[in-house]
Amino acid sequence: MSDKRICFIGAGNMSRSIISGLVNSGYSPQLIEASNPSTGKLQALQADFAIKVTTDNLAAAKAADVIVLAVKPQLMQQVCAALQSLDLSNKLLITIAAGISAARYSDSDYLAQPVKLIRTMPNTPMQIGTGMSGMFAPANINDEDKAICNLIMTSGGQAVWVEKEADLNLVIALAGSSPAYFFLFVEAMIKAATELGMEQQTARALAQQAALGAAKMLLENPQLSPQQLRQNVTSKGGTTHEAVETFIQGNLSGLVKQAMNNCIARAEAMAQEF
Ligand SMILES: NC(=O)C1=CN([C@@H]2O[C@H](COP(=O)(O)OP(=O)(O)OC[C@H]3O[C@@H](n4cnc5c(N)ncnc54)[C@H](OP(=O)(O)O)[C@@H]3O)[C@@H](O)[C@H]2O)C=CC1
Ligand SMILES: O=C(O)[C@@H]1CCC=N1
Repeated sequence: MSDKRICFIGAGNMSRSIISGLVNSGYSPQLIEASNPSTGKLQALQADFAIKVTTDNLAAAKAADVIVLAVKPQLMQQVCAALQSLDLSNKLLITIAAGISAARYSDSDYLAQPVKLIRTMPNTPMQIGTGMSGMFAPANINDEDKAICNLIMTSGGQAVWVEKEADLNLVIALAGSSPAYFFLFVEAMIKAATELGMEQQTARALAQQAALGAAKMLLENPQLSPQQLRQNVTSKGGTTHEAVETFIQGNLSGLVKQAMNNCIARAEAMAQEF
């Protein structure tokens, strides 16, 4: 385990997920600090994980070897600008923000100095150890920095390195944002079932267990394609065929492609905005 001091600037949902993974995997809470303007989330983090907390971003960043930037993209510029007085040359920065390029962080309105910064894209299932993250390291990042980033991002699940920064936008569409797609699908199933007369709680229990079962079938049968697994459910002339045909007639795959393209386009637009 590393002895690097890690600070999180922004103590929201994603920081909590990553901190939870780190502490649960044995990282010393004494080496972790979270900084946030309001204190409620800090108190909860301190109570749950015994980490250090502060409302002073500058002090937290100054004391850290690794700084995880975890505020909303809209706030990133002002948060970085307030850290300009620090010498960041010996620190590793990790950003989890969507849609802000790695190069942008060195600009005069951001950190205003060359930095060692790794861009990552986690997802909310990190909270329960089943996260999936993408990571992009620019050319100035060494193996030791990559190793600590990998340790942080795999503490709550899996992580992959991407070769090109543009691929991070595909990671957003496939893994960062996609838990919401699955939740939307389950939402729609529960809504349909309740409209057909089933009690909400029962409908949720049925839909979520089917989702879990389908996810585990994918994981535990790497030799079978998703298409084959689908076909194994679909009896000739049976019920599944009717349901699946309905999705195909409604162009589900075209809709999914459009949704992912729109997700990527938004990430690209954010890169211009921020
Ligand atoms: N949610 C997701 O699924 C994913 C999110 N991301 C990225 O993670 C980042 C954070 O998202 P998420 O955790 O969901 O957002 P949250 O809103 O949950 O967390 C952001 C935190 O930043 C805090 N904050 C606001 N201003 C400052 C400041 N000046 N200094 C320090 N902290 C500040 C907020 O505090 P307060 O509430 O007190 O204002 C809040 O606790 C975003 O950039 C997003 O793109 C990446 C992958 C997945
Ligand atoms: O919606 C967003 O912008 C963030 C990034 C991926 C998931 N949530």
